Amino acid sequence: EGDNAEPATPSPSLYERLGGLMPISVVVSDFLDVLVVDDELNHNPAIDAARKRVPAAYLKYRVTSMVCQVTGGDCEYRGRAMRETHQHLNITEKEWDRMIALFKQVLAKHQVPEQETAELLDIMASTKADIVISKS
Ligand code: HEM
Repeated sequence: EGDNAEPATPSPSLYERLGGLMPISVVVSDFLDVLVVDDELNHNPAIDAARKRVPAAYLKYRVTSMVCQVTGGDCEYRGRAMRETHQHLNITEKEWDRMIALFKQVLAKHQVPEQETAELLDIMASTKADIVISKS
């Protein structure tokens, strides 16, 4: 064993550092509550039509199970892929930026620390290429 050996115990998962499923589900719920009524996003007719058709409670369940899974929690995301579920929405870069701004506000409101906020934003960013399709 040299100086570069892996530590015997892995650092707590992001899931654990966020406090587990209870706070994660509350943050996701608050985020979806501000997202689905946002005038700037609903100005896009495809987004507006989809949010009228798809219940917020369903999206909260899907997004919570996804965040739980990718942060290391004991959940399995069983929803559809991000490209498949977002390509018809014609989401622009500007709409993406708006969504990120709202997400940051919700994380700040819940006092999610800087490190955990950065990790959640990295996870979000990893989905961007599948979600932002429109060039205008
Ligand atoms: C501007 C950004 C986004 C907008 C406006 C948006 C909006 C929507 C809408 C309207 C739906 C329902 C689509 C339909 O069934 O017709 C949906 C589904 C979904 N979105 Fe997003 N979304 C955005 C970004 C994201 C991101 C970044 C994630 C996760 C990292 C995400 C996770 C999901 C999931 C898990 C579903 C459900 C998939 C399924 O039904 O199986 N979304 N989104």
